[in-house]
Amino acid sequence: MNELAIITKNLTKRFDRFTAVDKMNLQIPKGSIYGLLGPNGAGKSTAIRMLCGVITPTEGKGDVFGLDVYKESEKIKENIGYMSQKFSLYEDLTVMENLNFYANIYSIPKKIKKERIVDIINMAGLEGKEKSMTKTLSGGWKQRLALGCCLMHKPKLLILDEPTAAVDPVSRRIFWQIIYKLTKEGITVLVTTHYMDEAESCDEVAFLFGGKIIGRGAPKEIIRKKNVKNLEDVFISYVEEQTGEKVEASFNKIKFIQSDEAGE
Ligand SMILES: Nc1ncnc2c1ncn2[C@@H]1O[C@H](COP(=O)(O)OP(=O)(O)OP(=O)(O)O)[C@@H](O)[C@H]1O
Repeated sequence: MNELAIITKNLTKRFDRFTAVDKMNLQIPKGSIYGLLGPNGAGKSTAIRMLCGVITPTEGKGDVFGLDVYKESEKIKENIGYMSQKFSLYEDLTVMENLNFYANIYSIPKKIKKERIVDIINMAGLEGKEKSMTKTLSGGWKQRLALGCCLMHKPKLLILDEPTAAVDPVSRRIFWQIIYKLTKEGITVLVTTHYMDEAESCDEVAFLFGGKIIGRGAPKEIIRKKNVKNLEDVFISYVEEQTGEKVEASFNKIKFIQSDEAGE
């Protein structure tokens, strides 16, 4: 795992005078699961959009599988499978019809299309569901179908933007087992999540706060180093270090405690 899939150096995005991502440095090894964590508005989606070639950075460098985010964004897109919590599925089509639709979108050649769809059905555990109407599927099945659709073109990088927000715990576990299997086959996964158990499944995480990376590392290692219980506590500790203020524990809504409240 020493080859790098993504390298950024001081990658920055400003919207007018507002800096959404500030000098972001990343080195993401091929075949790893990398988590970008942070509260709402921290800059996660902006960072991902720059890496996908959807928006142009303001400054800094970005390289995805050796492709430059400024000059080769179209080629980068061909190498990416993107899945968000809002699954882009056609509810009035069956599972098979959705898979066929995506195979056509990605221009999978006719002679390998059938085989490719069978592979996806096996990978995502969708056997027996082929004729089901998508709208009748539970959140977990829809999620696996959406995953299958975004892997149709065999991307090298899978981006999961809060993938399991609408899914029950058992389905989340099955989903993550599939993701592990994919990384064993060499795919690199970049994930944003608010779920700490999910974040602890990453090989490495980076915490974004106010557009800046304020801490990073392998989850077990940083929990041990900070001598705390979980990644939420690690995050709070980083925010307190950064701001010099006491924080009330919440990953999604950072609330600073007034100094008199904090007993200082
Ligand atoms: N096109 C834009 N124009 C102006 N400001 C923007 C634009 N896109 C994002 N921002 C701002 O940049 C900041 C970071 O937004 P971003 O969506 O990247 O955060 P996030 O960490 O993904 O949050 P969430 O978890 O809510 O999706 C926010 O303050 C947002 O309002």
